[in-house]
Amino acid sequence: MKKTKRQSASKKEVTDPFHYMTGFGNHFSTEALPNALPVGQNSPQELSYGLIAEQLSGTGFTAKRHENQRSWLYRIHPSVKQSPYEPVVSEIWESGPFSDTWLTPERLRWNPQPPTEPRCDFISGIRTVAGNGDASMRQGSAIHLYSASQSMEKRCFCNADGDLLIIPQDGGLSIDTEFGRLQIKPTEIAVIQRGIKFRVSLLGPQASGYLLENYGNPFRLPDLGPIGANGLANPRDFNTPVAWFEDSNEPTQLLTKFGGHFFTCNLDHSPFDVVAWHGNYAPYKYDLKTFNTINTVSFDHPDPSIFTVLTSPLDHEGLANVDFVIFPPRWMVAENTFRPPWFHRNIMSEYMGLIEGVYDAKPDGGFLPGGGSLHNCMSPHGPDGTAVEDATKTKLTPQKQENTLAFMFESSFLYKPTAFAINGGLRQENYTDCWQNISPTFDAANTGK
Ligand SMILES: O=C(O)Cc1cc(O)ccc1O
Ligand SMILES: [Fe+2]
Repeated sequence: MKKTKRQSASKKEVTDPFHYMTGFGNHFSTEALPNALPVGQNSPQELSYGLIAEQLSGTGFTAKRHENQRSWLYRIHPSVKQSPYEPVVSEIWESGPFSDTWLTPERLRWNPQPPTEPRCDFISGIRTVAGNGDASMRQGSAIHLYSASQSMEKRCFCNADGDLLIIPQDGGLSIDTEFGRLQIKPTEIAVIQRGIKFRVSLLGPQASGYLLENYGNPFRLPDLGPIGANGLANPRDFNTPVAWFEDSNEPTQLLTKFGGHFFTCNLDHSPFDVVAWHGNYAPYKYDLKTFNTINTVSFDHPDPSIFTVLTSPLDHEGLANVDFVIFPPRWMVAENTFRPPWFHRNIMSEYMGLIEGVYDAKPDGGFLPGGGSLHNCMSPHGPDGTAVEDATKTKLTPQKQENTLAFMFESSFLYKPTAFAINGGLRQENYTDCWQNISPTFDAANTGK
């Protein structure tokens, strides 16, 4: 049988030791011991193996049926068994409301992070770049970078403020959660929802990448409109871990972020003691290589909404709290077209990152894997001088845009950069020079074709 690209993408999964259930937003049922799940009800008087039932609600009880998200966890120890919360002072990971101090319409770009400082784990190595909204009001999002050289040991984390979208750029992560274990490598992403306890181990000596913290409505797949029933990120390519548990009395520290503040408490057992669970509120992973990219086969460059992987919608239809959009490898076949992203000014604010390769709007070498850029509401941006030069002259044969994987967080709200973003040493002060060599080609005597 002829081997297709799609087959080799799924073959890659064989290197991932964990087991997953496929589908987006499914009502899953999974048990690590036979018959651990109660049958026909959620909370019988007695559960098999002496387990304890606990509900985790990701939406309000009365949310519309198609939006309602909750899971039932059957665990060894109830989550209530923890010491009192103690506040922790941490200036590192910032949350909304963000200060106006550094707010600017200026176009900003950053170099990749230098190699990780020693002794940083996934949580202690998080640095906030920008954000909007308010964690305590469940609106907006925060953009962070992570960089770790150590696995989380004897401690785990729980974020009451939002869902975490993890985008590895360098190195793989193994993530243990209350719902099971998942592994992600660059080109894959994971979503760990609000309230889910997790700990991250590194698959190599170090790992770094991007983190989008979504305070708002949960991520969902975008509507497909006239595209039809298939395309973009297909539900069956999402993977949710099967139940897995540790029965351990090893003391564990639980760090919680709540309303932008950090609190710690102690457990006399492993928090990963869920023997079985069922429901539709559960972490998942997705390989961006399985994205079914749709592009023009005639002319003009489509709006980037065609590349939306996940959206956190606002309650007003058509507007996003934040969208997660990718620019994957794809065929460029448009005729009589300036093929790279066009010059534009957008009401939405755009943060971009690069997972691998070169981004077609920025071939001049300034936008690097692991780097980032911010083009806030209405700030003019677009292809750099090199892209303009190449794209206006190139012969328009069909070309495969390879060696590229950029992404964008696009929000209805202004992104406020942090002091770290502005003064932390990564910002490229000469970023806007990339457009200054674009000379006018206007000629009043040139009437075109
Ligand atoms: O590079 C950007 O600014 C992102 C972007 C890409 C694209 O293909 C069209 C519009 C757009 O904002
Ligand atoms: Fe843009």
